[in-house]
Amino acid sequence: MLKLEGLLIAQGDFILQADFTLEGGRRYAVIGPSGAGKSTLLAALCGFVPLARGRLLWRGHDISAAAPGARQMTMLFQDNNLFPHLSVAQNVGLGLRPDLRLSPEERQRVEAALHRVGLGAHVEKRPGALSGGQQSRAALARVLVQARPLVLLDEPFAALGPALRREMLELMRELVDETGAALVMVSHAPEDVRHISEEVIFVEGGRAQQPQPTATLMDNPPPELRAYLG
Ligand SMILES: Nc1ncnc2c1ncn2[C@@H]1O[C@H](COP(=O)(O)OP(=O)(O)OP(=O)(O)O)[C@@H](O)[C@H]1O
Repeated sequence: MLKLEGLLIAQGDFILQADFTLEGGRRYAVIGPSGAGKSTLLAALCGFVPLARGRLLWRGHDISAAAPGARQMTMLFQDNNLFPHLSVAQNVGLGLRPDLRLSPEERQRVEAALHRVGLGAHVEKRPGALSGGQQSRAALARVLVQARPLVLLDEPFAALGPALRREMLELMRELVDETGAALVMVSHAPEDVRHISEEVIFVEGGRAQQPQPTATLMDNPPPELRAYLG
C-alpha cells in the first residue's frame, strides 16, 4: 500500500534510511532507542519532513511531494491535537472540513463517531472540560470520521496511566479494524507492542529496518534490539 523506496530522511545532521513496504490493514509498531528517528520516520511519511532521497509510493502513485493534507493518512500526536477554543464536536468536525461548514450528513457522522467512542454526552464541551482519557477519545473520534486507510500514531496516550493507555489502544485497535485502516504506532512499551502490533519496525543506527513479525522479533531479538529492550 505504501512503498518506502530508497528513502533518505535528513533532520540537521541526523540521517535515517528506510526501504520497505507497508501493507494495507496491518498493524505496525515502530520501536527503537530515544533519538533513533522514530518520530522523524512518521513525520516523513505524513509529509511534515521532506525526503532527501528516494520516493514514497502510495498504491503505485508517487506522493513524495504531496502536501500532508493530500495524503490518505491521519496522524495522531501525543497531545491529541485538540483546539482548546472549539467544542469537542467542532474538533472532530475539523477532521472532515477545516472550515467547519459541515453538511447535515457530515454532522451526523461526527455525532456517530462521538457516540462510538463513548463521548455522546460531551459533544458541546471544550477539551479543557474533559479528562485525559476523554480527550484521547475525542482525538480517536476524529481519526474515525476521517476514515483514512493509514493511521500514524506517535506515542499516543503516553501521558495516560498504563490501564487507561491500554484501554485507549484497545479502542484504537477496534476502530482501525472497523475502518480497515493500517496502523503505524511509535511505542516505548514492549507490552503494548506485543498486544497491538502484528509487525515491528526497529529503528536504530540510522536505519528503519524491514518490518518483522512481532512475536518472532520480540521473542528472539537480535543483539541491538536486545540491548534496547534491556
Ligand atoms: N527539527 C529538527 N532539526 C534538527 N534535528 C532534529 C529535528 N528533529 C529531530 N532532530 C534530530 O533527529 C534525530 C531523531 O529524532 P526523533 O525525534 O525522530 O527520534 P525518536 O526516535 O522519535 O526519539 P524519542 O524516542 O526520544 O522520541 C535526533 O537526533 C534529533 O535530535
